[in-house]
Amino acid sequence: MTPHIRAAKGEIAETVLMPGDPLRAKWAAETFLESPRLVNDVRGMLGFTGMWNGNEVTIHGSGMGMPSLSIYANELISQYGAKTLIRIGSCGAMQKDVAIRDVILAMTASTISTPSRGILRELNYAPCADWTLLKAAEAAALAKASNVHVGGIYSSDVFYDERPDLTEQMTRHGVLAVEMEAAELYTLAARHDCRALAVLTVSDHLLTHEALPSEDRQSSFGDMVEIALEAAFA
Ligand SMILES: O=P(O)(O)O[C@H]1O[C@H](CO)[C@@H](O)[C@H]1O
Ligand SMILES: O=c1cc[nH]c(=O)[nH]1
Repeated sequence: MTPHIRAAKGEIAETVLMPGDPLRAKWAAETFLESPRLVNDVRGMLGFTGMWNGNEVTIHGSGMGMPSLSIYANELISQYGAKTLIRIGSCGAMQKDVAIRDVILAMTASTISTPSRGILRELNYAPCADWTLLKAAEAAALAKASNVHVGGIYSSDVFYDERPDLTEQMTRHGVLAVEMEAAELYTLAARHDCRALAVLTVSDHLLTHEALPSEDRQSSFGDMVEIALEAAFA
């Protein structure tokens, strides 16, 4: 047990999928895992462990934003021995050729600030995905004919951003989308010799202002879950 996870040792798998939304964790576990069992509900943050194709998997919410993800990822890695952590999240597109429901595999995650800033200080560290996971996820996405984009994303501390000038510069520099957790996940994984990847589905578009309803963000992103599972065990 940790302050935020009530699972006993051995109840968390080495492979953990992490959606921001705890109800997406429940939906994904009930939809894709065999015999999913609840292993955490402290503070309403749900975690389930079950089997996928003979492999043990945990699907555990991260909450929204890097400080929240950092708590769960740190505890999953250092107290439960998680080795492969794949974020399955929604994101807002920043490029014209990226559409709603497209899948994005985040090769890198730019950021202004993360919970690791205090350690990294003046270093403009470049958080990046694990190459083996990224390669396998791309192959899985292409086999599904998912409309997939591989490239850089932006991990923001705020959902309601008031820096249109910064968004403009990111669009200009090819950043595909914005979300709120990947940069810290990649940084923690590097620090602890783990593998990490963010597989994202576009839920809204910063240029066209299209947006999916909240129910779709909770439980309609099946391709991204399957891509993450296939990549984890490729
Ligand atoms: O859909 P999830 O995984 O929560 O991810 C995105 O959605 C939340 C904001 O609505 C942030 O957590 C952002 O990263
Ligand atoms: O962080 C996020 C997630 C989805 N859409 C956004 O615009 N931002």
